[in-house]
Amino acid sequence: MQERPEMEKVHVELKMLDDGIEPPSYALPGDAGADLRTTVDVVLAPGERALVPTGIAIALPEGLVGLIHPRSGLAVRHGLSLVNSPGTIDAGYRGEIKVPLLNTDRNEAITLRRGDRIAQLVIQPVLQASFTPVEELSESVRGDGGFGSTGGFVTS
Ligand SMILES: O=c1ccn([C@H]2C[C@H](O)[C@@H](COP(=O)(O)OP(=O)(O)OP(=O)(O)O)O2)c(=O)[nH]1
Ligand SMILES: [Mg+2]
Repeated sequence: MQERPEMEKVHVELKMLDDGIEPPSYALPGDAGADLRTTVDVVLAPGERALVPTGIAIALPEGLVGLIHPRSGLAVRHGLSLVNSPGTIDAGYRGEIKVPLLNTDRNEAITLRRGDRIAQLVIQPVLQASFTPVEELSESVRGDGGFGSTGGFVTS
């Protein structure tokens, strides 16, 4: 079996804002998302949303972005999602990371307890563009086709 080189890790400053909460953690080696925890108990009625604190602040080096994704287990089992999925954590942001949770279930409330892992933070490189206004865009095969132009779905 081919040896996998150890995953490269970027150093990110972390400030814990709540002593009783565990820092973000990767559940398994090689995982992309570090799980974030809620510092508060919260009950979300069907269709309800709430901005939930995580008790952490970070300083990402410029050139990186933090993306907050839902956890698929909670999504599939309970319908828990994020209003703004994925949330964007800018490199310059030093405030507390908060997660706008949304209960998409039509019937059942979702109960979360302080310390529960509610979402995951994926850190990625990011590029800024220098936008150049032009009269005509360069040509491409796709052109202006979009929104299902390549087919592959059932029509009614
Ligand atoms: O799920 C999220 C999304 C954002 N933020 C924080 C970090 C981010 O850097 C900042 C701004 O987020 P965004 O740019 O998505 O929001 P905006 O509505 O454009 O606000 P702003 O005008 O402050 O950029 O809010 C969170 O804590 N959680
Ligand atoms: Mg913004």
